[in-house]
Amino acid sequence: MPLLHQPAELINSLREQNPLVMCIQNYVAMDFSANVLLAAGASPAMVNAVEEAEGFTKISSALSINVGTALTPHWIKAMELAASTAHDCGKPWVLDPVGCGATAHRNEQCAMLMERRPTVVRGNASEIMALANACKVEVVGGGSAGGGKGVDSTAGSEEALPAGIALAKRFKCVIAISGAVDIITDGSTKVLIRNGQEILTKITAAGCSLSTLCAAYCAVCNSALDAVTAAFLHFCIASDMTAEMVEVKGPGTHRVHLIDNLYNLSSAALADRAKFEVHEL
Ligand SMILES: Nc1ncnc2c1ncn2[C@@H]1O[C@H](COP(=O)(O)OP(=O)(O)OP(=O)(O)O)[C@@H](O)[C@H]1O
Ligand SMILES: Cc1ncsc1CCO
Ligand SMILES: [Mg+2]
Repeated sequence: MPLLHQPAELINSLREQNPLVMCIQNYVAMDFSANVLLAAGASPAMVNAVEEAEGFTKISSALSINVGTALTPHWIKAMELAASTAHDCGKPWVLDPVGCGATAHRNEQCAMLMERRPTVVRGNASEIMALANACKVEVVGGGSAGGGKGVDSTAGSEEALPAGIALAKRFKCVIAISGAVDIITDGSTKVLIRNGQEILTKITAAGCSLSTLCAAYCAVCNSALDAVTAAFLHFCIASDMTAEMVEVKGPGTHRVHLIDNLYNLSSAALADRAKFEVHEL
């Protein structure tokens, strides 16, 4: 089954529509993810006041929520209110369950946010397995707690696929699991992405910014599976192009030139370099 919306068309839609993406982002990722969104073709706004959560969500085209740093009462209220507003207004929203599995508090808050029905969840393999556990979702052929080392994964994306499928079915959402091969599933289809560089795991907030890019693409495409596929390809192909540059010697220079390549990637180059497969489950 091919995708309904081609990633090469969606990158043009993103740049033409330049959607406003509201981000409740962790402190580490705020600057980088705002730059990723701007370079890719969206308009970011980093907002965290509970007093603005409802109003700002209403003027945005999509919302991205990341639980990475400040899981304190004020931030939690802002996340809950923004997520509920997005859901009630029919706007797409993305959850990044950073570090799910690390503490009981984090698990509880991630499970609470899942009840606000995200359109997409993007996490690493350990986070997705831990999220299934936190939500008490029955995982067919799985059952591992996920492991994880703080905010980093200790598992591969394939290991987390049963948890991803169970979450997608239970919450009727798209689950994106990043790793050496990225897996995106809505519970009945899986998309495998073979672009992207391992050095991204040495750049903090690479995954966090990818989650905000998923929100941006959801604003311009009503199929979340297709939107997230385009977001991953845009980000991972920009990383592939970055790795080929002679001036790039490690995570520091990769981080800087990644922004340039997100900006410069053409629709034709995206189509040419895309390595993805669509499988029915
Ligand atoms: N082993 C790997 N080989 C190649 N690319 C990888 C590998 N692991 C992750 N990636 C890529 O790195 C990017 C970030 O994914 P990662 O799994 O590191 O997210 P994360 O752990 O949530 O990151 P962070 O919490 O730092 O924001 C994705 O584009 C993914 O494709
Ligand atoms: C390092 C770190 N700590 C909390 S959030 C974050 C960014 C990567 O997830
Ligand atoms: Mg992460």
